[in-house]
Amino acid sequence: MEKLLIEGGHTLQGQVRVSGAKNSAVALLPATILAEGEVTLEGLPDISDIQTLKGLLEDIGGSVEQNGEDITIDSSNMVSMPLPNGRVKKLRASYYFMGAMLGRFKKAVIGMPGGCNLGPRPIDQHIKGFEALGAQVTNEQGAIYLRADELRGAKIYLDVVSVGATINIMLAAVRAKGKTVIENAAKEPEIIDVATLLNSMGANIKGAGTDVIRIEGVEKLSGCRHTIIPDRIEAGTYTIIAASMGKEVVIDNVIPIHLESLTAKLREMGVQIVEEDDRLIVTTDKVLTSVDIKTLVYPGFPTDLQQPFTALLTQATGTSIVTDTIYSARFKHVDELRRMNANIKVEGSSAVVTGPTKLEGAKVKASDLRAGASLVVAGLMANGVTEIVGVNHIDRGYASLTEKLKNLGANVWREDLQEDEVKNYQNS
Ligand SMILES: CC(=O)N[C@H]1[C@@H](OP(=O)(O)OP(=O)(O)OC[C@H]2O[C@@H](n3ccc(=O)[nH]c3=O)[C@H](O)[C@@H]2O)O[C@H](CO)[C@@H](O)[C@@H]1O
Ligand SMILES: C=C(OP(=O)(O)O)C(=O)O
Repeated sequence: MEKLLIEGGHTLQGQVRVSGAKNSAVALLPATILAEGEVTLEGLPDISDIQTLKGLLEDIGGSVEQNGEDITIDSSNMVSMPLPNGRVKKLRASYYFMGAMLGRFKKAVIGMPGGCNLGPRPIDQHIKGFEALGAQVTNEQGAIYLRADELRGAKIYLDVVSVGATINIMLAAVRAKGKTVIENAAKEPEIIDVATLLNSMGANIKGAGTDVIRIEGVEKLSGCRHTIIPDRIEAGTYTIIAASMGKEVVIDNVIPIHLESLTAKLREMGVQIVEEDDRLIVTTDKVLTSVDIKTLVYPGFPTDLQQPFTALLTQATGTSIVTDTIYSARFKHVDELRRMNANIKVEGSSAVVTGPTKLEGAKVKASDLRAGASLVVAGLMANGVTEIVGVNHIDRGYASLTEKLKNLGANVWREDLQEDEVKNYQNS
C-alpha cells in the first residue's frame, strides 16, 4: 500500500496530456462482449479500473491483448460465466456486464457493483429497463440473476436521468428484436462514445447525446476499431489545478465543449482560459472571487468535478455555496480539507466555503476517487507536505498522476505505508 506525498506551493507550468475517458472506457470494454469478434480500442487510460475489467473479460473467456494505449479484445470464445463479487465489487462499471451479457447470451449472473461510496447508488432503473426488454431479474444472495428467452424492443422511460442505466439498456437493446426507445436518457458524452462503438460494430442507435435514444435491434454485431474520447473529468481536474497554482498551463487532448460548465465558472472566478481545437490554455494572475455551483446532469456542472472544485474555492475571496443535486452526500472530502485549515461547513446537500484561507499540509485520507483529487488540489496549494492515504481510489481514475504533476513542476512522490500506517488506514 502506498501514500501520495505533495510538497505544496510550487508554481506549475507547461503541458499536460489528458488520457482516454475512464467513464467511456469502462463501458466500451464490456460492450466488446457483444461483438463476437475482435474489437480494438485506442487511447486506453492507464488506470486500475481498466485492469479490473480486463480480468473480468478474461474470466468469461475473452482474449485480451494490450499494447500501450491500444487494447484488442476477442470475444469469440466468451461464455456467460457467473461473475460473483471479488473483482466485480472493485468498481462501479462492472454493472455493464449485465447489459452486455444479457444482450449476447440472454443470461448473466453478476455480484452487486462497487465503485465510489457516494451514499446510496441504486440500480433500479437498469433493472426496470432489462425487465421491459423481457428479462427476468432476481437478486439471490447478493448476486443479480438475469435471464430472458428472448429480448424484445420496448419503450422505456427513465424515472431518474442515469448514465449507467442509459448505457446498460443500450447494451441489451442492440440485440433485442425490434425497436427500443429510451426516454429521459442521460446525455453525457460517454453515452455518445458507447453508441459510436456499438454502431461501428453494426448496431443501429440514433439520438445518443439527446434525451431520446432509438435503437433498432440487430441479429449480430462484429469487430471494429474505435478511439476513446478524452477524459473530461481528468481534463477538468488539471484545469482546476492550473487555476490554483498555474502560471500558464496547457491542457492537451481536450474537447473544450465538454468542459463548458467548468470553464464558465472558472472565468467567473477570474481565471483566463483560451480554448483551441483540442486544448485549453489556463492562466491565473488575479485574485479569485467566490462563485456558487450546483451539480447537474450533463451539460450541467459534473458531480465528479464538485470535489476538486471545492478545494479551489478555499482560495476564492468571499463565500461560495456548492450544492450536489446528484449525490447529496458527496462531501467526505470536506472533513479532510478542514484538517488542512479550510473553512467549510456542510449543510444538507450543500457545502459553504469561506475564503481565502491558507491551507496547511496534513495527513489526510482519500475516501473515494474525486475526494482524492480534491486533496491533491489542496496539497498542491498548501504550506508544507500533505500525505494522502487511500491512493488506490485515486488510481482508479487518474493515469500517471505523479508523472503528469511532476512534469508541470510539482514536487510529488509516493512512499510505501509503514505497518502502523496500514493498520491506522484499515481501522479508519
Ligand atoms: C462508471 C461511471 O460512468 N460513473 C459515473 C456515473 O455513475 P452512475 O452511472 O452510477 O450514475 P447515474 O447517472 O446512474 O446516477 C445519477 C443519479 O441517479 C440515481 N440512480 C441511478 C441509477 C438508478 O437505477 N437509480 C437511481 O436512483 C443515482 O443514485 C444518482 O443520484 O455517472 C455519475 C453521475 O454523473 C458519475 O458520478 C460517475 O462517475
Ligand atoms: C464516481 C466515480 O466513479 P464510479 O462511478 O466508477 O465510482 C467518478 O469517476 O467520479
